[in-house]
Amino acid sequence: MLKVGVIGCGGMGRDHIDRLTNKIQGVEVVAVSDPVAENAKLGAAICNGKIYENAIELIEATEVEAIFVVSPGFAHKEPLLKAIELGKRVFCEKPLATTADDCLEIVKAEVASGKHLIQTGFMRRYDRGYRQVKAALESGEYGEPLMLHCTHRNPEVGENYTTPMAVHDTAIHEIDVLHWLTDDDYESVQVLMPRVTKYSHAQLNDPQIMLLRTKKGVCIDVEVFVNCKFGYDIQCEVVCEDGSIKMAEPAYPDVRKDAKLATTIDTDCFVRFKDAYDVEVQDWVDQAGNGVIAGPNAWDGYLAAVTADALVKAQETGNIEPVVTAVEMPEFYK
Ligand SMILES: NC(=O)C1=CN([C@@H]2O[C@H](COP(=O)(O)OP(=O)(O)OC[C@H]3O[C@@H](n4cnc5c(N)ncnc54)[C@H](O)[C@@H]3O)[C@@H](O)[C@H]2O)C=CC1
Ligand SMILES: O=C1[C@@H](O)[C@H](O)[C@@H](O)[C@H](O)[C@H]1O
Repeated sequence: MLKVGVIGCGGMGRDHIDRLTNKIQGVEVVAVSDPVAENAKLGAAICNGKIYENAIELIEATEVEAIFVVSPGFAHKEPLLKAIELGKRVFCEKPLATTADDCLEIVKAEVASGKHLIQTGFMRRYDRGYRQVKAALESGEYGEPLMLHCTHRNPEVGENYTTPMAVHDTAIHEIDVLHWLTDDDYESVQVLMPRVTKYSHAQLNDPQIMLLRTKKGVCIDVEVFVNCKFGYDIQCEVVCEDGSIKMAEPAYPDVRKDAKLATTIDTDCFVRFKDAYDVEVQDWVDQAGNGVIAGPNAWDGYLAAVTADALVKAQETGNIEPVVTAVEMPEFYK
């Protein structure tokens, strides 16, 4: 049994504690930590774990063998560096950290430790729909990808959600999954700002259209619309030389009533990606004994952050901005 400590017991933290406690095999949550005592209590109640007031104390606790970091992105770096120092395996929710510089510091610390310790929570790589699209692309039957049309729509966000968060918090998923899907790297990005919805607020330009160009010349458009009102709607179509592959929608029955034909659209990521989170976390646990990170690693977290920083710059300038890493991918990750 892998003994895990969870840092951050908010919405996603409690979702993961429940998953680790009630669904995933070979793991138990023995400790939790959250600066908001009420959240720590709610988290501990799910798993019967010990509450630590401080995240660092939790990481240092001898009974804690591995760590889940589910605090807000700005608070990820410190626990990650401590876990690396102590050689403890980590599952870190996205983003790895909020700036490329911080991510690089984490990458360098992991490389220096000589151990593969960190998985970044880009769960879409484990989603059945994206995996089907990747398998179709890899079959070669459709030729090379040329264009991708994607949407990332949330029903609504709070007043604390700002324009850059459309990148760091939301499009960060597309940034990771689309480069994995196309097996390509980003060259440049641009952001178009359409008319703002009446449901937005002063700190948020919503919707946004993010354009990414890969090194092989694939052009990607991602509509990020976080107050779309009608549901949680994730779409991805890859247009190739010999055909087009559109990701399957989650399957719900078609219902006929009152002269109308309807189906269900999910309303949040916890439902839309439930299976992906389960598969992702089981994989992280299963690989623990092998000392391997089979999913997205710290380098993937860094690459995503570099691209995110370029997109945030593009939001401000309106220009096409280059995506440039400060270092080449270390041998350690090849
Ligand atoms: N993969 C995915 O689809 C999703 C990932 N996330 C990620 O999960 C993480 C947490 O997000 P949510 O649970 O939605 O946020 P939240 O705001 O609901 O919860 C965050 C929790 O962390 C606690 N916290 C704040 N500072 C802390 C610190 N320094 N150390 C420990 N805990 C601290 C807060 O008190 C709160 O209980 C973020 O990194 C977010 O991006 C969130 C939702 C979906
Ligand atoms: O990661 C997530 C949230 O943090 C983010 O706020 C949402 O926009 C994303 O759809 C969700 O997957």
